[in-house]
Amino acid sequence: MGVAALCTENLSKRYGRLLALDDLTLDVAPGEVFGFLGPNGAGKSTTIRLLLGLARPTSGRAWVFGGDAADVAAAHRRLAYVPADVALWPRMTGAEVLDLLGRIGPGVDTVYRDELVERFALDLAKPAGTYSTGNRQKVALVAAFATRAPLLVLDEPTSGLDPLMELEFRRAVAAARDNGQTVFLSSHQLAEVEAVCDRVGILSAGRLVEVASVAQLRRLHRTEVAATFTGAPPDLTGVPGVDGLHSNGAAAVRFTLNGPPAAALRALADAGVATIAVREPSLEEIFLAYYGQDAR
Ligand SMILES: Nc1ncnc2c1ncn2[C@@H]1O[C@H](COP(=O)(O)OP(=O)(O)OP(=O)(O)O)[C@@H](O)[C@H]1O
Repeated sequence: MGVAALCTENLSKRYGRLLALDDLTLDVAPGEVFGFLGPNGAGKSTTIRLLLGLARPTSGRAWVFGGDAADVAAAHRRLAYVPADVALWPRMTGAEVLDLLGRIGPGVDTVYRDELVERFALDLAKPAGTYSTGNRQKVALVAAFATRAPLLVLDEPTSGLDPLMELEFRRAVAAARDNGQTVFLSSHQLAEVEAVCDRVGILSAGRLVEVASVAQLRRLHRTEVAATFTGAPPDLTGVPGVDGLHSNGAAAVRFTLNGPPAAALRALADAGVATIAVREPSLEEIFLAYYGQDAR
C-alpha cells in the first residue's frame, strides 16, 4: 500500500487534567471518504486541529501524505480545510473572499468553482458580513472543493445547510472521490455519513472505540427480523444467533439476529413462512447503542 493520506500514531492531547484525545492511531487511505463521529466533546475538533498543525500534540505524531503534520507549510499545500464555524472577512464580497481563499490554497479549478457557486446558489455580489451561517459555510465549502486539493478536511461541514444544499454537498463529496481526493469529515449528521463515507471512526471521550466500513458496522449489530406464517410459527428458542424473541399473535414472530443467519433461516424455512421482513439498523441506531440516548 502507498503512503496514507492521513496517519496518526498514539496521538494524544491533554488540556490540563482533561485528556481530550487519548492515544489515537488511525490511517486514512488516499481516495477514501472517512467519517469521524462522536458526541459533543468527544475530541473530533481536537483531532482535526492536531492534523492541521493548529495545536501541538501532548504525545504521538501525525502525518499528511507522509509528511509531518507539524510542517504546516508543506502539509497545507496538499489540503483544504473547512472549519466548523466559518468566519469570513465581513467587508469583502463573496467573490472577493473566494478569490482570496483560492490564492491561499493549493490551486483552483475555476470552471468547477463557478459550477459549484451555481449549484450552491451563492450570491457572490453581497458583502460576506451579510451572509447567514449557512451561506458562510457554503463559501468555505465551495472554496475547498474548488481547490481539488488531494485532501479535504471538513469539520461538521453541513451543520448549517438546508436539505437541498446538503444534497449538493453529497454530490461534491462524490465528485471529490471520483477525482481521487481524500475526504476526512467530522459530523453529527448520521444520514450524511451513511450516504457519503466509505469508513467511519467512532470517538468516545477521546478514545477511538470503532473503525469500520458502514456496511461492517451494520453487520456488527443486530438485524431485526419479523415473519408471519401460514400455520403455527416455529419454536426458535435456542436457535444460534436468535435473540429477543417475541411472538406477535398466533402466527407471527419478531426477533433480532446476531452473526450468521443460516440456522435461523433453516428454522424459518421448515415452517410455512408467509411474509418476512429483515431490517438493518441505521447508523443512527448503532450510534445511539454506543452512547445511549444522550448522543447527538
Ligand atoms: N483549548 C482548549 N482548552 C481546554 N479544553 C479544551 C480546549 N479545546 C477543547 N477542549 C476540551 O476537549 C474536549 C474535546 O473537545 P472537541 O472540541 O475536540 O470535541 P468535539 O468532538 O469536536 O465536540 P463537538 O461535537 O461539540 O464539536 C472537550 O471536553 C473540550 O471542552
